Amino acid sequence: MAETMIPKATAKRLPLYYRYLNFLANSGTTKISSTELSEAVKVDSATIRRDFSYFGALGKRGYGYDVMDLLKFFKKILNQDRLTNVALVGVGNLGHALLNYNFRQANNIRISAGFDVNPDIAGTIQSGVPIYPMSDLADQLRQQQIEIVILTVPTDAAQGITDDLVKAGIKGIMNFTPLRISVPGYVRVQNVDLATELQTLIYFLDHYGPTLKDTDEDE
Ligand SMILES: NC(=O)c1ccc[n+]([C@@H]2O[C@H](COP(=O)([O-])OP(=O)(O)OC[C@H]3O[C@@H](n4cnc5c(N)ncnc54)[C@H](O)[C@@H]3O)[C@@H](O)[C@H]2O)c1
Repeated sequence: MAETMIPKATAKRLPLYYRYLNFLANSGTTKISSTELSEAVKVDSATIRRDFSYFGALGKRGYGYDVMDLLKFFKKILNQDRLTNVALVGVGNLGHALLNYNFRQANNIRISAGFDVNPDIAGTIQSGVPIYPMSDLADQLRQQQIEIVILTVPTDAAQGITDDLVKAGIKGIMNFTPLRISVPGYVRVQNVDLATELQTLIYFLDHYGPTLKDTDEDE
């Protein structure tokens, strides 16, 4: 079946819904209205209804949403019904912090391998994750069937490593470096930049004050 193309802003909210639905299911809640969901996740109910509408009718008017149905649905959509192994390249300050965090809240994603050029780090285990030398990159990615890499290397090394990752068959890169890396069209890049996020926050506070919600709604 063809996948529905959903807006990026909707895609970004899916993990938020999923996390809250998990919480509800664990606390024994079986039903929730869009208003209650809206208050809990701080997304207005019209946006929630529109987000959900991309996936067909998931709730009945006047009845609300069945928590287990929604949870099952989002689990599948977000691939949370299987474990996703990701790799991390560049085990420095930021890399260590990410290894240490290792997505504990999202129990179906885990960094299962790290890579670094530094011989003092390669061959060690950091926060329970084995760190390999760069010469093992392609082999390990293939053996562990890893398709997603987190890139936390210095800027000048970013493009060269990206090219190696593409050759090794990687499909997605979460790029923490400030460089806008070039990849072929079949590889997806998600850039993460805390400075930009902070600047955006400051901009919205300066221009609209603290109460505006859903600023990325129509991205
Ligand atoms: N996106 C953000 O918000 C954000 C925040 C902080 C840092 N950063 C960026 O993240 C990157 C890492 O920052 P950091 O503070 O952890 O740096 P760092 O110097 O502490 O760590 C970099 C690591 O990469 C390794 N490395 C260097 N060249 C390599 C190569 N060719 N192959 C493999 N590994 C290599 C080094 O040995 C080191 O362990 C930088 O590009 C930095 O600008 C981004």
